[in-house]
Amino acid sequence: MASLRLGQVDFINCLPVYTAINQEIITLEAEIVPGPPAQLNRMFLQGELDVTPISSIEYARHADQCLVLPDLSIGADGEVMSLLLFSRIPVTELDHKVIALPNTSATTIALLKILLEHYYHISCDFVTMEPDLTAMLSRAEAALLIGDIAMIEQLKVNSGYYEGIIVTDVGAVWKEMTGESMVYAVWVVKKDFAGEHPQEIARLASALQASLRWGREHEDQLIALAQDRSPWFTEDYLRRYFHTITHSLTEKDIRAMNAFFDYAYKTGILEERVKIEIWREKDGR
Ligand SMILES: C=C(O[C@@H]1C=C(C(=O)O)C=C[C@H]1O)C(=O)O
Repeated sequence: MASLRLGQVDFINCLPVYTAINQEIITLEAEIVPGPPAQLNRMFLQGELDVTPISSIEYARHADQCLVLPDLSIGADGEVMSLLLFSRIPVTELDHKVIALPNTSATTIALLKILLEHYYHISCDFVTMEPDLTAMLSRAEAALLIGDIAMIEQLKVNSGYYEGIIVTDVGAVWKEMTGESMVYAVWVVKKDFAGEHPQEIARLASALQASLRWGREHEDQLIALAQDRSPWFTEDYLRRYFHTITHSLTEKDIRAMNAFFDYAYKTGILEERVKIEIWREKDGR
């Protein structure tokens, strides 16, 4: 077959998973396609990617067609540092106000809506925009950001670059409400594709694991790569981030994902309950 098309979230949260593959320390015959989550979601669902990290809420909407690769996710147990709501007033005072949502996200938008309803008990209006804090806050009382830009804007707020902006970490609020960790993205393959290309998927799954093992052992190199992306990223801050963001998919993470899907169902974000199915090497044999 032609080389496998593999998505990569183009945020530093994926550096631990992809750096060894991208630097050819781990060999993998694949075309790597970087992009923001919403674009990867769209490309995968349209058949333009064979395997990709997909926003977990988008996986839930298409779970019947997909298998989740084992032992891999983008998650956090509470504070996540890169999924942030920026507001001019406390979140509790946002009732009937407008929140700007980034066109790059899916899971975090669903999570925010769940928290507004079930934790804050408020009802807001939404506008979807490019992830640009100044433009968003010129049209709305609050703005959600994900990924590197969320982190950079948080660091700017901390440095006094903006005045009067409150930053709320949505992962921390979810943990406070449910006691659970959170899985924001999982790596998926279509069932049909996995059935037709079992060896390729086995090779890819083990290359991703080997690459992640390398990443975990080479934090300094990940930090150096992340620092190339923004002068706002200090070494200490990045070290804290790489200890905050998780890439596991344990039983506990799956329970957390089910809790998130249950809330999404109760909130009307999902139309059906979800049965999570994990790809296993034996499935492909
Ligand atoms: C932790 C993050 O998790 C992510 C959030 C996603 C979403 O909101 O749909 C999807 C993939 C991840 O990149 C982040 O973007 O910083």
